[in-house]
Amino acid sequence: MSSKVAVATYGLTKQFERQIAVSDLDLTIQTGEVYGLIGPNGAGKTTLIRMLATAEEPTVGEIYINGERLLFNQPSPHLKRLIGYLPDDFPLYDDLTVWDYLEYFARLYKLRNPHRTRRLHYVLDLVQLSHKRNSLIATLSRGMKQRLSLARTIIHEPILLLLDEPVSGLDPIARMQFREIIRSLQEAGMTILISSHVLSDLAELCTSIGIMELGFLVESAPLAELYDRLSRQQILISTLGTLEPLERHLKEHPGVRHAEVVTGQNTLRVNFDGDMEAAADLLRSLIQSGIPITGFNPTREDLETIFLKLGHQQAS
Ligand SMILES: Nc1ncnc2c1ncn2[C@@H]1O[C@H](COP(=O)(O)OP(=O)(O)OP(=O)(O)O)[C@@H](O)[C@H]1O
Repeated sequence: MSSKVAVATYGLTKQFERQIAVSDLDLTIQTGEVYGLIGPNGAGKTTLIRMLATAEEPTVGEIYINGERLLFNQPSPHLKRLIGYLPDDFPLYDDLTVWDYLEYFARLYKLRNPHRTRRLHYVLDLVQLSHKRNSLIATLSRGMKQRLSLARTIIHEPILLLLDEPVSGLDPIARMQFREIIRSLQEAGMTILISSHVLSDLAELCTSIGIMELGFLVESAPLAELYDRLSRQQILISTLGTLEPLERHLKEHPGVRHAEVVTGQNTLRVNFDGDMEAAADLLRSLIQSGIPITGFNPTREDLETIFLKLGHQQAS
């Protein structure tokens, strides 16, 4: 197996009594990737992540971390140490200070001083909580608590991070701060698996996306490939006055598939087959025909639209 593969599973299956939560799942995550896992409630994301984190034993199947088989019938502390796992419901201890909380976990991982103190300063700086190190956890905002949980998850310098819905319940600013930290961790060389219902968060962060449904991994591909394969080009075209001349002109243009009015605006959303050069040709022809164009904005369909187009249920 290539050493560039951080996570590989073969035929991974988890059955709870009569419920198959994860079904015959083959997953590959390359080292250094931010892999986003999308899927509706009950798709099996948490169960998959828990198996990778060694918190749940598979019914059948194999898991490899960094090329080494994860065995559940024998302790493998060196493999477990490579993994940082942030569950979706990890409790914090409200009556500890931020520093004492992190130090407690650093001691559990047997980090010794002076390295331990240096590591605490480093992770606190990374999650932007240095100024809160003497505060009680009870006094932190939700976003700060989530960043503290992340600090606890990386205190032992793992190389693989498993984050189960880390941004759920956070406001947009807290989500953005969290995303920035994930980016820094990726730049530092970590491989990160992150599950979320917030598709736009994943689109901004991830290098690859996996879609789970009813326990199956129904799609797994680099984000750029998904966009190339499934995202159509759209152009928002605005005009002065009435839309009719614009609509007439577009109907005769070979690259235009469909045009719809953007409610309340003098704008059409146009589905367009063609590259940027073809889009430039369209703009040129519109201007040459004398239509007073005030806006011409080529975009691509976003991750949410792709997800729905694949026929999958909407993530909540
Ligand atoms: N300990 C368990 N015992 C029995 N069934 C379970 C257990 N854990 C999970 N399941 C079932 O397995 C299926 C997958 O659950 P899982 O929590 O992995 O999905 P999920 O994609 O993480 O969902 P959500 O987005 O709601 O967190 C569900 O039908 C769930 O009820």
